[in-house]
Amino acid sequence: MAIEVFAPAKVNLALHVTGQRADGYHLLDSLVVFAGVGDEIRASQDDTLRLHIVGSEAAGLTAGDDNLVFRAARVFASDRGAAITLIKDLPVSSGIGGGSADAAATLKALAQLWGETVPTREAALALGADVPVCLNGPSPQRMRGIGEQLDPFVGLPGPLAMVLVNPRVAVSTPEVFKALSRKDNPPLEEVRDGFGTIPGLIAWLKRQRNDLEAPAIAKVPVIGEVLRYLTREGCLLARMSGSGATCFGIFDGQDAARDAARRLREAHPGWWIRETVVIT
Ligand SMILES: C[C@](O)(CO)[C@H](O)COP(=O)(O)OP(=O)(O)OC[C@H]1O[C@@H](n2ccc(N)nc2=O)[C@H](O)[C@@H]1O
Ligand SMILES: Nc1ncnc2c1ncn2[C@@H]1O[C@H](COP(=O)(O)OP(=O)(O)OP(=O)(O)O)[C@@H](O)[C@H]1O
Repeated sequence: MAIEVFAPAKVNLALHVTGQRADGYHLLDSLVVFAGVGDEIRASQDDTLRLHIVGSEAAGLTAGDDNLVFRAARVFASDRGAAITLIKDLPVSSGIGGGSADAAATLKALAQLWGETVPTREAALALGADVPVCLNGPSPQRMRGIGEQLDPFVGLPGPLAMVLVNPRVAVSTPEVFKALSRKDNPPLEEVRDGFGTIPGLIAWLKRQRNDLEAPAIAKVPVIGEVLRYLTREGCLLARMSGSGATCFGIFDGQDAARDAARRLREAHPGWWIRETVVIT
């Protein structure tokens, strides 16, 4: 029997870079949520470990030894096998944590398949800074440290209708961090009595930032164009996720999101565009 685990897209609703460690990694303060769109991992018993990649974005990566699915499988230090299928819908190197989501989903799927405990947060962090938050998901989380310090972010109002747009330019995460001029930005503003309503959340989000947005736009100017398109479509908030290039727009309801996504697809048939609802 195959184990199926959804690997939802990670979205940084706000991402503040608050410092830098001696080893070069950056300290973050981020509100992370997960979307209703993503990849999927299917795992079943087999003699050897095998990976097959299908789906709309399968052409973006190979099933080589360095695939995060294999790297996650090796965390178990097991000689058991599994036939794994990765259904890839998230563009590679796009700021919505596709590889991290796949790694976390593989850890969960193989733990279930092999009857083992899910590996620790430390083991997940060794696979990538975004893997612990994906392993803890899909509920909203405040992520600090370099990605290992996680707290539940309760009281996020919903349903939050969102459009995700990637202009099909891969962005290198280390290069964007390197281009960031100021590394000691203020943390997220503390939330005192919850947000109450979606307008309350939007007002708070507008006072927060993605500190990686400006350096990413400087390297990949089309990100600015994506944000302008989303804004022109009347979203409540448009912002880049992670190190880009994917941007999100939060819309006033699912109908508005669907209409905006349709018009964006007409204007830019080559872009990756998904309408979704945030998992709360
Ligand atoms: C920017 C975010 O997407 C926000 O959620 C993540 O922090 C990135 O997480 P990720 O892609 O899993 O990152 P990793 O694969 O661990 O690291 C890629 C590279 O990004 C940089 N990096 C990443 C995370 C972090 N907190 N500080 C960093 O400086 C480092 O140069 C690192 O070599
Ligand atoms: N299963 C996988 N899916 C996506 N990328 C993978 C996978 N395995 C390895 N990689 C490699 O990981 C790197 C980052 O890919 P990913 O799609 O996770 O980036 P991202 O969306 O920018 O992530 P983040 O938002 O966490 O920075 C790429 O160089 C890619 O080749």
